[in-house]
Amino acid sequence: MKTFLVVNPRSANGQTGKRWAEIGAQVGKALGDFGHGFTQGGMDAARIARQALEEGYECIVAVGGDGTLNEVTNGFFRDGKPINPKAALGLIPRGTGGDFRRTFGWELDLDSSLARLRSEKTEPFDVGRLDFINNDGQPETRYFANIASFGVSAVVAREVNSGSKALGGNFSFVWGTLKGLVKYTERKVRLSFDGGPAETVDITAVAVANGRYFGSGMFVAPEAVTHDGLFDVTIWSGYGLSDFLLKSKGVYNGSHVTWKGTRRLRCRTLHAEPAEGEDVFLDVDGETPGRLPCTMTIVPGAIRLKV
Ligand SMILES: Nc1ncnc2c1ncn2[C@@H]1O[C@H](COP(=O)(O)OP(=O)(O)OP(=O)(O)O)[C@@H](O)[C@H]1O
Repeated sequence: MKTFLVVNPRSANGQTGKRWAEIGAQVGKALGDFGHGFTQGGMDAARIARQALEEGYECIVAVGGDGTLNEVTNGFFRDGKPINPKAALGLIPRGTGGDFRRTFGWELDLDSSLARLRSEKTEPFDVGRLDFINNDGQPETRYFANIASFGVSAVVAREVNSGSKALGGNFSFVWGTLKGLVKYTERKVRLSFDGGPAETVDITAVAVANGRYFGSGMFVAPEAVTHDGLFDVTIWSGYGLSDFLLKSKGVYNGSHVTWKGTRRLRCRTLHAEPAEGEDVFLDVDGETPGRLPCTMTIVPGAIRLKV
């Protein structure tokens, strides 16, 4: 398989760029010839991945964090269609958050990533399609690999992305969550699943999950599977700062699913809009590109994942 690496030199707090000579040499030893490109800013990874696919590369590897993986996933599509449905997506995880890799139990070490890339093994991978209102107020379509959510999670993501991740993913997310919960007030949204009637729900957050983790290790959708053609939706209602301070363990070990304020369901599409005119922001694989109203649609087995 002709392999191309899309490298975010700023991921892992800039360590990926600083250590590239060493990383690139090890990749070459393991895979032989490969192409690569460095990202320079927002959505550059999507552009580079798209171009590599159109040039005939068959395996595109994101070298970076969940944000880079999200952008590379977007690069697999042009005008709503996969560029090459047989092409494979790989990951060399280099991020601070690292939520995508947790679903698969992948470690951060380069050797195990290279073993995955060397092997022929792939599996079908569902992708989420999100139609939403972007930060410029315009309708936009974006794909997601892991989890899209709205409510307090997006306020937290804004806190984390505007602050420093230098203290480590986990600490910056815990700090961001505390700050986010102080700022956030419960939102009323109208939700409709698989085209059914809309229901009005008070939400702390709604996570629409392909993978299982967000927020640097929060086990929000413990039973999500990335090749079942379904979203696992987790709706959190009525939670506040005191819940996070007193019971956050349950959010990290998955036992929150038994709590009174947690509801779960599966669907193929979800439509969400604010019920009261307030902004409800989106978190899409850790990035914050816009707000509701939105429609999320699963694209079953859209690409193949190197596992
Ligand atoms: N050369 C660059 N300079 C500055 N920012 C960049 C550059 N290339 C990509 N980016 C930005 O980096 C972000 C993605 O970072 P990425 O997810 O790879 O790493 P991370 O933040 O360390 O990890 P995680 O998302 O897992 O916490 C995107 O917002 C993208 O716009």
